[in-house]
Amino acid sequence: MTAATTTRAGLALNDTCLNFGDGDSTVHALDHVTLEVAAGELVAIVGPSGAGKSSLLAVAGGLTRPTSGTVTVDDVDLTDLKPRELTRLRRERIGFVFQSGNLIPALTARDQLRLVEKITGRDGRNPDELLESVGMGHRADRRPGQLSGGERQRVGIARALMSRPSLLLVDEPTAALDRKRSHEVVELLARETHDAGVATIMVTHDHDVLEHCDRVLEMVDGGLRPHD
Ligand SMILES: Nc1ncnc2c1ncn2[C@@H]1O[C@H](COP(=O)(O)OP(=O)(O)OP(=O)(O)O)[C@@H](O)[C@H]1O
Repeated sequence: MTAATTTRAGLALNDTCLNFGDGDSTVHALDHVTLEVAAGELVAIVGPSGAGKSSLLAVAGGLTRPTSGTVTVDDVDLTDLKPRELTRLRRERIGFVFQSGNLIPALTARDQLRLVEKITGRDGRNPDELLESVGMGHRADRRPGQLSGGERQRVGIARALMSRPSLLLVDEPTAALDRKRSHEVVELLARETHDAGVATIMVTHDHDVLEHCDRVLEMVDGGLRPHD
């Protein structure tokens, strides 16, 4: 399963449901969600607390199995895979970026990226070139504690792109950033999404940065609809 032998078809959820609980107390975290995100497209998801945004990321990333429906990444249905196959697909094809960057405190920026190379054992991108492309070439030898919030987020994005993923799932990347840095980080995400041909979903409460996205959807009560 390598990028060279598969087409980059992006992400598709088809009539996907995720329920918690039983009977009267059932919560429909995802309620018949159908969504396609093409390779090279940045889609933002907005919506109130509890609407199902984190559930969508968890199901799209193969971290949570949906109750029904399908989830395909590059035309591979995650719901058909055995746990080991799913773990492998996640490692090779899916990148995650979290609020705080989630970096390992003891490692320099360069080593955070090298670690991905070691774990995946496949021919990913060059760590130094990638750090350069996210504007962090001059900070490659610094540890997370010596970086600003925006810089940490850039390293987190670079790390997620190391394995040339087909799908990038981004949770509130600007939550800890000021306005200027928020714009810079989402502009970077948009550029990398387009240049690397990755399908990207970004969950955000920050309406300021939506202008950089190709499409904006709103999640309400587990369902998706276009955002006005
Ligand atoms: N493990 C769980 N068990 C039971 N209910 C859950 C579980 N995880 C989420 N839920 C419920 O599913 C619904 C969707 O939650 P989710 O975390 O996806 O919302 P969200 O839009 O990400 O919210 P926020 O913006 O506050 O992070 C909520 O009603 C939540 O209470």
